[in-house]
Amino acid sequence: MIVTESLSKRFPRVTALDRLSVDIGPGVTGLVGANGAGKSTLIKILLGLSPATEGRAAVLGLDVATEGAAIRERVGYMPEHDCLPPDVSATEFVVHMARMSGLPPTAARERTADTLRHVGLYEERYRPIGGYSTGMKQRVKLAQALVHDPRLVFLDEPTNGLDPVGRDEMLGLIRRIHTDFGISVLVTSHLLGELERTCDHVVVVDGGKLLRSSSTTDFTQSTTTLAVEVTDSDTHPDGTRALREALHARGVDTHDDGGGLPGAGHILLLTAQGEETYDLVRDTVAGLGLGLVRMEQRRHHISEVFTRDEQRKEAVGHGG
Ligand SMILES: Nc1ncnc2c1ncn2[C@@H]1O[C@H](COP(=O)(O)OP(=O)(O)OP(=O)(O)O)[C@@H](O)[C@H]1O
Repeated sequence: MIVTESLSKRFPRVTALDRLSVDIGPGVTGLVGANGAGKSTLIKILLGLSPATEGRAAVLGLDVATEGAAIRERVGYMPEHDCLPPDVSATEFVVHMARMSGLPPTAARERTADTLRHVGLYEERYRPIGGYSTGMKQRVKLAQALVHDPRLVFLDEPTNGLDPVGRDEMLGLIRRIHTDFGISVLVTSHLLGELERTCDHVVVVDGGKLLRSSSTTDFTQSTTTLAVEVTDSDTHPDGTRALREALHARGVDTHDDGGGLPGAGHILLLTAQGEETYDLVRDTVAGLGLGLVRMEQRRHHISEVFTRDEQRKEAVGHGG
């Protein structure tokens, strides 16, 4: 679906993409990277909207440098930022976008009704977009990307600004774009955790470079972080500390969750090596006489993956 070869994009002060080579097949693919990693830049190059400084890329077999218009006919695009006119209704806007894509008037109206229903906008679709919630606006942006029945869609941070329920609904919709309509999806996010659940394949970029490209199953297996929370007890007034020391004595390193979430200081994070780690933690907690509040696989923030990859690279470097 998408192939890039040593693709680079340099701005005067920053290299947004640095010799990126990646091959993305059909299905739902997540493009993950911290803010500024180069995700939006890659999408713009793939749509033929911005020229690469070096290297080559093809989308659906079409060259991004010379066949941008043909690519945009076949690919839908949901941009990251708010780009909707406030004074028109979702129906008017999406019909307009369908007409812009070359659909005749009747087909444009029919496709608009179908697509808005598919993304979950019903009677609201006749009201001006200016009064919509963020979630409804994201749905309109998604609908305009799908209305011309593309083979592939690029969704740039579609869950931005949504609350947890809105995120889950959006992720469900994205999955169904592929399962119900056979449309392939490239979706960006700075949160690996949410893409793990939605994508078949994940591509991680950092500083414009490819950090990893692998199937989601490979990815999650190699990045299993456990979050453990325990109670205090009379014997151990600081239960977390007691557990940290006991685990350390058994050769398991932990670190505190610095995520800034309420109560985050009381959560210990550690890397699970398999079932044995779960057993070891459970037995250690029981041995200390503490209560186990939770032990769960943690959603990963992308920075953890970067850290782990850097550590692995260093380890490989030292070994060789
Ligand atoms: N037109 C531009 N001129 C100069 N620098 C740019 C331009 N567009 C992007 N950049 C820079 O290139 C880098 C990559 O930006 P890009 O928008 O692709 O990142 P991103 O991964 O999509 O992050 P975000 O989600 O925050 O948009 C950033 O350092 C950004 O400041």
